[in-house]
Amino acid sequence: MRQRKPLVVANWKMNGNSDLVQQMSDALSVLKQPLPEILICPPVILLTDFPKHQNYKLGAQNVSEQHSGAFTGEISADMLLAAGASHVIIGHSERRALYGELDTVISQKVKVAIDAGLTPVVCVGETLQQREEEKTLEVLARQLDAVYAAQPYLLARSVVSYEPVWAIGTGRTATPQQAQQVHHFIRQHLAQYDAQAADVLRIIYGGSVTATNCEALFAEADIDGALIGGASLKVAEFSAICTMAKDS
Ligand SMILES: O=C(CO)COP(=O)(O)O
Repeated sequence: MRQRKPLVVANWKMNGNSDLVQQMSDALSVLKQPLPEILICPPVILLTDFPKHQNYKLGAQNVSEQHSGAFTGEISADMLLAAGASHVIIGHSERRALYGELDTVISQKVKVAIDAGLTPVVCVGETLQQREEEKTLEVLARQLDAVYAAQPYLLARSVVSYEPVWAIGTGRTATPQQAQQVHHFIRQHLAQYDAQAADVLRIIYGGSVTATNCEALFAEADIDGALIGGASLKVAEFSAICTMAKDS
């Protein structure tokens, strides 16, 4: 029996509306236990539309590294908590690539989120070019070290998500073996900071996960769930993925 409870995360990105909130919450609410931990991360404005239900938790897709003040357009960790979020995705490759988020700011965000009482889902992953240049493990080590080297206590309160950039929204998933190899590396690498925390750390996979390919991914020893974009907007498919994760 696996000691880490599987975690399935929906990242709606800049998609969805109150109708989808209703449909998703209706569908998830009737799923029978045992279930994986299910986390829905809609655009923040929809967080308060979700009815509370024991079958799922709510998260945001970003958080400010600041506590409060003159930071136009930003949302603080305390505000997310007040809106019902328990988790927050940090360092998604779209934030890194499109909004210039650097390792230093990502590291601050993780600290601020945890200090406020949110669980961060810390995203790491290599680009296609980095993979082809055989720099995958080096890039991942850098991204992980930026967060955990100076603040190893954060590890015990984090989730890590491996999202190869070349697999996001492309329909090209990492093979279960490719993903497992990287997840194993991540766990081993983080063990230098806190072996016990690394052992129980949930490392989830993201990148073109569907109801068709998720079972093979979940079967791998170090893949503890999934971070899902496109398929998380389809109520029936997302529910099916959640149901499959509970058995992994
Ligand atoms: O970026 C992702 C989740 O955060 C993955 O997106 P897709 O599932 O659409 O590839």
